[in-house]
Amino acid sequence: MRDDSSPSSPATPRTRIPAGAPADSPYALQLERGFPGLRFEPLLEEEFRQVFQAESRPQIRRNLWIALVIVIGFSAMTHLVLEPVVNLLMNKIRLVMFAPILALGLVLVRSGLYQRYYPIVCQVSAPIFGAGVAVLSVIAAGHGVNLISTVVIMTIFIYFMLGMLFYAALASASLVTVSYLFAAVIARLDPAVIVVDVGVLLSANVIGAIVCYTLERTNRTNFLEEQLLIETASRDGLTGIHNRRYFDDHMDRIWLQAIRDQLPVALLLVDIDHFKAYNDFCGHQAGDECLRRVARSLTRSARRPLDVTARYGGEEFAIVLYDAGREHVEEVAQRIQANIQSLAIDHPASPQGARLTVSIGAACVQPVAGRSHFGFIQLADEALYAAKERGRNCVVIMDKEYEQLSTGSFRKKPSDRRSAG
Ligand SMILES: Nc1nc2c(ncn2[C@@H]2O[C@H](COP(=O)(O)OP(=O)(O)OP(=O)(O)O)[C@@H](O)[C@H]2O)c(=O)[nH]1
Repeated sequence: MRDDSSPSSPATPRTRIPAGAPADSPYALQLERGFPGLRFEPLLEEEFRQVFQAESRPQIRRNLWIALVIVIGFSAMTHLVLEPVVNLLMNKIRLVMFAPILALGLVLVRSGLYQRYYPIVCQVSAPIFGAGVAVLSVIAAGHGVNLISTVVIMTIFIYFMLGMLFYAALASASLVTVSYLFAAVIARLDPAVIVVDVGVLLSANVIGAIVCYTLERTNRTNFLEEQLLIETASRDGLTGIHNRRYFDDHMDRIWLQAIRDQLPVALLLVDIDHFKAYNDFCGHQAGDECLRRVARSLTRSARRPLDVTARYGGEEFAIVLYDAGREHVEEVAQRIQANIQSLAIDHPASPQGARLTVSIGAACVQPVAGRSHFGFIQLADEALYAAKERGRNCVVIMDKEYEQLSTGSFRKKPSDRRSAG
């Protein structure tokens, strides 16, 4: 946990890290380190981009419709002010360049491919669309109509309306300015007009880039702070491992995932033996330290990517293992006991020996649709109760009993219990 007593923290509140936030949280570390280049460390960057993109989706969809209305509006306007032959040429460009890009954007933003492909498609198509706008503006300028405002609108659109991150927007909008310059020189527009127009576009780029950078910084800070708050709320204040709330949410998710993937899940409930006696003899502070050490040891015992260790309540811990058969559960349970033993915590008040021990009850099942995880948790609890009944410092694993288990008939059938320890 974060040490708020550090002398520099109250005087220099550079970041808004909540009290009690886990010090090892990647969000807290990134907030402390800062991100002047608008880039997080790789895993966080990936997460931020996904969240940002998902959150921008409704606005992007709305903005693409707005783009369509603007394109139609300007077509109507040029239809009124330009000769038909010039307008026909412009309409061809609109049809070939704008219509497919807008249609692609609108389809993509609605489809399941959005999350994966939108940034790439946008990065490629935004400058092409912008170049089209620049070419139209140059054609119109050749016929005495100044449409540089459309290129400015396009520049602003790229910075703020397409859900692009700063560097992508900067590159795309700069390409639009370069396209305009290129088209204007080829079309031999009046140099004075070119200079003024490019000046206008560069100003739009500077303003757009500054505001876009500031917005992205704010977005990134908000993201880190929100994730940190969520993480803080899901950690146990004493031990720093996941808390009961996180365990409940995780169990909901993993149960459904296991049904979909048709894979077994296991739950190990680990309870410290005679902890009341330990507390009474050694004091509550020593009890707290003991809980911390046991929690650290448990997280070291189950380290596969989807393994979750949580404080289930008091001196009881829960470990959820995904895709774990009985053999793996036995292996993890033995590792837990060996690791606890190697902690060598003195327990002078234990009726069983001089060292602290744990009892483990485990359930190992293949989740099926139509059955909730409550029975699964009950089975692990039954197994833990059986381990305590067997004299503690042992492991009881239940799996087949799941078939006969009826939720609510807790501890009614001790004869059904099978020991593995
Ligand atoms: N120090 C400390 N003690 C806690 C905490 N939470 C629960 N406890 C203590 O854990 C003890 C649990 O006692 P019991 O439920 O009787 O279990 P036990 O003594 O371990 O007995 P068995 O589980 O049957 O072996 C109680 O004395 C609680 O006060 C905590 O956060 N800190």
